[in-house]
Amino acid sequence: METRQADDVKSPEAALREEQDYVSRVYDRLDRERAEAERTLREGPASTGGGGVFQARLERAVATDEAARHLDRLTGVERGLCFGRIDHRADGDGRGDTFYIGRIGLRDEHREPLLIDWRATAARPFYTATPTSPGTLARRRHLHLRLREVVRLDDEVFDLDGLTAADQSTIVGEAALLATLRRGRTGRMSDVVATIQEEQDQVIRAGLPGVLVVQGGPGTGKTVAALHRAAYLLYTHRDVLERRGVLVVGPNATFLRYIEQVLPGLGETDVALATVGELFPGVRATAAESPEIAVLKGDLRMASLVDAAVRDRQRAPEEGVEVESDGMDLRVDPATTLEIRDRARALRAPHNRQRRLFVHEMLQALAVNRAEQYDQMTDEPLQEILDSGNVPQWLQELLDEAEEQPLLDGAELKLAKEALWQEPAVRETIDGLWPELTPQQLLTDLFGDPEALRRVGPEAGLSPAEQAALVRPAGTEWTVSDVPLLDEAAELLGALDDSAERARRRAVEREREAEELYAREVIQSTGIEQTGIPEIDQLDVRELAERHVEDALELAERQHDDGLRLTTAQRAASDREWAYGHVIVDEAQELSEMAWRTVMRKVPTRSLTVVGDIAQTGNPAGARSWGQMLDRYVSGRWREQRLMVNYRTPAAIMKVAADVLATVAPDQIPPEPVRDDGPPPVAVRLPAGRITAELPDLVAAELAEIETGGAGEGRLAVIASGAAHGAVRAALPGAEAGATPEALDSPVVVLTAEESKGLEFDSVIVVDPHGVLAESPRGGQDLYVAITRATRRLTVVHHDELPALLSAIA
Ligand SMILES: Nc1ncnc2c1ncn2[C@@H]1O[C@H](COP(=O)(O)OP(=O)(O)OP(=O)(O)O)[C@@H](O)[C@H]1O
Repeated sequence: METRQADDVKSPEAALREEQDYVSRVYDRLDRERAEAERTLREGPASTGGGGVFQARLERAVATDEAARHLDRLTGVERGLCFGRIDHRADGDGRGDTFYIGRIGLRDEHREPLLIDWRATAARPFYTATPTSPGTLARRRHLHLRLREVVRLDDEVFDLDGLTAADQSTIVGEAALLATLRRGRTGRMSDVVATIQEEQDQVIRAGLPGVLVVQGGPGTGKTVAALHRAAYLLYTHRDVLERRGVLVVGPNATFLRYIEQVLPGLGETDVALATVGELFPGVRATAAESPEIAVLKGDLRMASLVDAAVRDRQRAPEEGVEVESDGMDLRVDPATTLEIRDRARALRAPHNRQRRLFVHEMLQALAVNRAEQYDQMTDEPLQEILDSGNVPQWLQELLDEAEEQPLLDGAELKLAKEALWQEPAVRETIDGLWPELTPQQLLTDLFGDPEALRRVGPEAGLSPAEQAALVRPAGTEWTVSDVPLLDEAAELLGALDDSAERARRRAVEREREAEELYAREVIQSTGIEQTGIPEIDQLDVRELAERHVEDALELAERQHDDGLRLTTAQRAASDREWAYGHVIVDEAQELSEMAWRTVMRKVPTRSLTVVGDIAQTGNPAGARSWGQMLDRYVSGRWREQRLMVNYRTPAAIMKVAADVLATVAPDQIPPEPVRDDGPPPVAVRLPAGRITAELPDLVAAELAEIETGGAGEGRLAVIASGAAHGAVRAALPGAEAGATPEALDSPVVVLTAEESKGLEFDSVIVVDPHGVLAESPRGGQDLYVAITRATRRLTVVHHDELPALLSAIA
């Protein structure tokens, strides 16, 4: 913290120099902290000198992990480390507090704050002060850095008199926000930590519990605010969230790549990012279904269908069970078969666990049947004696005694069951009645078998046409719509027996934690780490402590060897049942009802940020309202915050977008653009067959415009209807096409409206607006999305009349 003096008047250059000195100090500090973290990683933590040999060894492993995380954090914040300064009003004696705001907090060698973390309470006025309610701020200053050099300052003065004469003389710059917005696009989202606006600040700092819906039109900063919220929540609730993790769900892999740099730049490296297609570990679905099937598979009736499909695999044949074993036909009668199945079903456990009971009881019934049959065979000569009526006394007594004994005692039964289980025919029969199933197997079998769909479909309320529509050959690639069904199936089926491996790993982890804790407690309670001198009466305790420390270290090493020392995000991503501390869903309007079930399972505490725009819903199975998706889980307990300002699209383009919005979602208010720069949008009419010939020149001209338009860098997207896609791709062979990882790095990319969701480009060329409109399942959302991707220039290429809702372009 600085305290300003009423110093001499300074020139703007002097102000720049002064800020440079300060910023250099901040970077020096960062370098020192990095060096320290690197040293800890290399050599282990510095000795505390307390003679705690056990403690030191134990803590080495923990400290090394912590140092690696810390180093990641320090590396991520290099760019624009310090971006702001706030000057509180000078009080009576001419002094006022100054704070420098940055991506992380740093203290100088005397532990005095050098840089305030943007998420700290002391940084809040930087984001909330406005000319009408500046609070105690006299000035907010933005520092623009190129690498480590301060190149420009932007001031907003709230109270000129609150500044010292020297500070008054150094007021400089243009509004930082507009300068940031005019920058060319790089293909990657940047953080906006230096220019967060008040309405966004409220989203970012809203409390952790409950469901917060952030509804806003295109370009209102929903995504960027949600990512800053993730960083803020991790900072404010680090104890809970670092352990449980934060998950960000986005619409596709390209989008996740587009945003992946934002959080590391804010000092957070351990957040899991996933698409809906990746929410089931082991499957990475990217393929989409036809709109009709997407609607059907997104429908809640699918939960009933999966449930019915699981129950369909738990059979009790009407004729009972018969299996050949050792030349003998073993039988379980229909009533017993039904009883065994129902008893297994009544167990409150998933299918694969219920199966254990089913297998045991079925083996038992077969074993008893075998014993009965043996009994009968050995009874045949006896029967003759009995039939003769001439039964000696001793035999009668033996028979009476045997009557009271079970056929097999416990040990015999166990052996008999084990022997039966080793027989392939028995195993096959039982597997056929109640198989052990993976979710993949269940769904592959179901969708590959029209007869099975006809059997279970009616239970889920599916019409014959819907049942038939779901049929597909085994081996078909998993689609994004399948993933919630796989998750649903996993819930009902439970883990296979390889879950033992996972359980072992969890147990190792728990054991290690318990050992660590115990060793620590012993060491602390005996005080041996202070003295380091083994005294006779402490010997037992010391040995005890030593043993536990050894155990803890051994476990830690084993864990390391097993690759268990993963980050929270990595561990969470590989565990389907992981319960996250907070989940952020972006482009949340696209999630189907079934996808919401999957998401909600991942966050049992219902601590969510739901970000989206109902007017942009492209998925026909997506949301028509937030209540439709959320009330089922948090009825009436979700709160909505609206973002109303568009930071992306200039006013002239938004005027066109507003017309489209009025048609597709008349109840939605278009966001207010802050940008008023850039040329008006243009319509180019080309005969249908001329696209291939003309488009390359058009693209080249646009590229030249955005490159010379001041920003240096720039990206262009051609967003085409499905019908025109082939021709456009053929016309632009050098461009990347589709939502691929390379798409973001290419100066020109060809996309569908769906693929462009969430992204932005300096220049957008929409080809075949009629086609885009016709293909949009909800009539125009896709066109609205396409138009609002532009940050500077919009061109619409059409071959017949321009659609009426784009008439503002003419
Ligand atoms: N406070 C801000 N300062 C600077 N730039 C901002 C700010 N808020 C948003 N932006 C910029 O505006 C653009 C749009 O933001 P973002 O992608 O988060 O919007 P969105 O609401 O998610 O849009 P869409 O619904 O179209 O996906 C981004 O380039 C973002 O960096």
